[in-house]
Amino acid sequence: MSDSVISVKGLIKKYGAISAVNGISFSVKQGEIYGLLGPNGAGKTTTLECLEGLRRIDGGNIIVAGCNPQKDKKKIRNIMGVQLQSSSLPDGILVSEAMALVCAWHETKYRSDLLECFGIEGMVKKKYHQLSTGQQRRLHLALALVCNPSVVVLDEPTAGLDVEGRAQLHNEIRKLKKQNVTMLLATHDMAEAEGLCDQISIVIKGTVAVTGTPFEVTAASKRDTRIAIRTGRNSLSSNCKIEGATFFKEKDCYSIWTCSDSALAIGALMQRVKEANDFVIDLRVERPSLEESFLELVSGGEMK
Ligand SMILES: Nc1ncnc2c1ncn2[C@@H]1O[C@H](COP(=O)(O)OP(=O)(O)OP(=O)(O)O)[C@@H](O)[C@H]1O
Repeated sequence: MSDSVISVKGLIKKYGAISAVNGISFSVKQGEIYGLLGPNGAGKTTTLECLEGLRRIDGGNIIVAGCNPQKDKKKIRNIMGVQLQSSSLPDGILVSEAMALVCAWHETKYRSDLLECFGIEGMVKKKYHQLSTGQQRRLHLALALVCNPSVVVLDEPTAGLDVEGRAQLHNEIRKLKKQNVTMLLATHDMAEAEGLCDQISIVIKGTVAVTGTPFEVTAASKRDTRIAIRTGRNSLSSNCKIEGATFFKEKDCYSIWTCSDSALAIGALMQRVKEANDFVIDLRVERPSLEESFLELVSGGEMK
């Protein structure tokens, strides 16, 4: 039996002649955070909307916690929390009214505990448009949790937030993970995906281009690992022949080398430093970032 809480197989969604999603498949285990990354128009939001049961699908199948969101709409409503987009609430609605509305929809008591949990209990008499972007995002996350969902869907949860607001929301997402909540998030923020997600898929033109842990995706990049070394006597120069490392450039007192096996390259570089009676001031290993891997894919480059 599959241990996936979310299973998407061969999902197809068209808008007239436009193929927004063209055979996407992925699965998410309980308590995992799964990230969908991709350029504008790749099909991320459409995929989330199909999962939420808001869009009729044209092919494939979706199962969330044993339910088919296309058919079991009432059941899915109590399993899945959806962090709505900022534009989804009317400007003039009070925070208390928004909470009451969502609680009524879920046929549950008013959840002031969630407003407290997200630090917006003092804002119940404020209108939605009077909240800051960060407060709006926290309200949306609180509303998504009204039904104590086992699955939460987040569409660009931290877009437009400042550094502190982003860090706060990331902490809330991590707390949900500790409670074993399964999360699917669409994001443009590579650092967010790298820091939060257990697994990611990069979606391009409605299909999954690459999938894996953020580490696996960056490891598949064509760009080699770089080793930057600063030594006391500058014994490492472009003339040095080092086994397993290729000289790349000098930058800011560092000699930078590329390699595919960092352990081998570092060993050989250290040996050379020792032979030259030199000493190391600093050594940094720079793996390709998720952003570099993403740009490589989006610009049409193949991964390894
Ligand atoms: N309601 C709609 N009617 C027609 N076409 C749509 C509709 N919604 C989305 N599309 C089209 O479907 C494709 C996928 O859009 P979608 O919003 O799913 O992408 P996305 O990856 O979420 O993009 P973004 O990162 O910009 O939010 C795009 O070509 C878009 O123009």
